[in-house]
Order: sequence, then C-alpha cells, then structure tokens
Amino acid sequence: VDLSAQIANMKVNNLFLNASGIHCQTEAELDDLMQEPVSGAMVTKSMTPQSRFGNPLPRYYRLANGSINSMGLPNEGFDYYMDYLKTHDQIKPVIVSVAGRSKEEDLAMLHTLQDDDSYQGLTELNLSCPNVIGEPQMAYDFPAANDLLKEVFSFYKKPLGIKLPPYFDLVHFDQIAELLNQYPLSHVNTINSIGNGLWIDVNSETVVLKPKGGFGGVGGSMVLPTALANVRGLRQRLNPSIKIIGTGGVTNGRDAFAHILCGAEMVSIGTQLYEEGLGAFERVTRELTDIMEAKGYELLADFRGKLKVIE
Ligand SMILES: O=C(O)c1[nH]c(=O)[nH]c(=O)c1Cl
Repeated sequence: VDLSAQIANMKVNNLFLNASGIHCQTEAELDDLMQEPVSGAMVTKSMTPQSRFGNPLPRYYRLANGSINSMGLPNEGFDYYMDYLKTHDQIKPVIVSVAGRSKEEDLAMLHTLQDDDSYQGLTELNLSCPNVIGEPQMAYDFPAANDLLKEVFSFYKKPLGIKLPPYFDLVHFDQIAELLNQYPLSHVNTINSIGNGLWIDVNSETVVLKPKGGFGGVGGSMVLPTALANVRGLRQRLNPSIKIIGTGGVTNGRDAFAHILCGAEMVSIGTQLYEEGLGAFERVTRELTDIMEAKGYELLADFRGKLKVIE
C-alpha cells in the first residue's frame, strides 16, 4: 500500500485506523478491524520474532482523561501475522508493525518481509515501545536510530514507515527530522504513548500497574497537545514525500480535525477506541464530517496542514 496513493483525494471515510496495540493482537481482533466498515486501514500489534505474553498484570489502567499501559509487547509472534495476511483477504490495507527487541531482531524480520515476494504490504518499524523492561527507546538514541535505518534501507525496498515517541524540545524535532529526511520513508506515525508516566491510587497509596514499579506509557485525551505538537513540528520539517499518520489523544471529530490541520494524512484512534469499541470510528467520522460541512470543506486536502498562526 502506498499511503500517498490512498490519500490523494481522500474524503473522510477512509481517514481513520486503530493505533497499534488496540484490538489488533489476535486473528479475531484483526478480523473485526478488517470488517469494520468505516476505517480506511488497520495496523497490527507490534510484533517480535517469537510470541510473547508480555508484562505481568495489571498492565493497563484507564484514567479519567486517558490511559496508562505497560503491556510489554504481548503478541502472537511474526509468523502468526504473516500467516494471517496469507489467509485473509485484505479488504483494507494492513500495516505490519515490527518491534524487535534488538537491532538484530528488527533486521531479521525486515529481511524476511523483503524476501517474501507475496508480501507487498506497508510496514511500520516501531522505534518507540517504552515498556520492554530494560530496553531503551531507540528513537531517543539518534545515533543508534540512524545506524539502524542506514542498514535497513540498504536492503529494504518496500514501503516502510516508523512509529515515533513524542519529543518535547524543538531541537529534537530538528534532529529527528534531519535524520529521517535522509531516508525514503513512506510515513512517520507520531506519537506513541508518552513513556514512563506513573499513576497512583491515593486511597491505597499504591501504583496501579504491576510492571516497572507502576511506570507506563500514557495515552488518551491528555496527550493531545503533545500529539498535535509532534504532528505539526514534524510536518513542518519532514520532506513532503514522508506522510504523517497522526496518533494520540483523538476522542472526537474536533481532535481529528486538529490533527489534520497540523498535517496528518491519516489519523489513528487508540485509547478511545479501546474504551468505546470499534463504533468510535463511525462516531468520530460523523463528527468530523459535520465539522467539515459546517466549515464548507469537501476534501481533507482543503484544510490539511493549513493551521494558522497568530501573525
Ligand atoms: O507495552 C507495549 O506493548 C507497548 N505500549 C505502548 O504504549 N506503545 C508501544 O509501542 C508498545 Cl509495544
């Protein structure tokens, strides 16, 4: 799938997809996403070479205005998802999310995808999982990320995007964009959860997640300002050929509209999709369509990236 081809004159109805990790680990969940009539694409749970149970429970907790998770990359393993693609009609593009626990694991999975002539899909290299115990986030280690991407693009010739964590300093927007602009990326998906937050139950004076002493990635409506900043900051700095999937904090049509104003080509829904169910796609799409009609916009391209600043 070439996102730009799908994006050309996209109307609202195929704008949305799930955030990786949400309703996308098992065959049954993937079938639900495949059959869901409104979303325009879907992404798998980030996969590792072997299946993983992930971190001990409790590892997800809903907050008043978001979520915190320390799942620890639970997934069915690379071969399971390859089999899924080979045995199911792709009614919509399936983005394959890859998250090796080392450079070697990333390269091994990407070599297999590159060498598999039957695989013509869009792949997303997740450089931003914050919850694998003892593993630093590659996307915060610029030299290591550059080494990895240099090696990846020496052999990987199919469409490839990367999933980034949020950055919080404009100098880091400059640095990651300068790094990424060297490579023929299909897209950047930003943001992943805000890593290593901490939530406390004051009544019991206890953390709410078991792994990592309670530290986990934060998502949901409270991360919208950070998500919008990262979509906007990267859109302003990345080559136009690198599309942006906006992820983070989308709960309604207004949030999706804001992501598109910042330059998002497609928009993921994560925490809200998990809490509300797949019906969120239809609701958010309807809300966005209503906003567009009220404003006189017919196409997403009519306002994409056209955020105004105060002169
Ligand atoms: O703990 C996880 O599985 C996880 N959780 C996240 O919030 N982002 C990720 O990329 C991953 Cl891989």
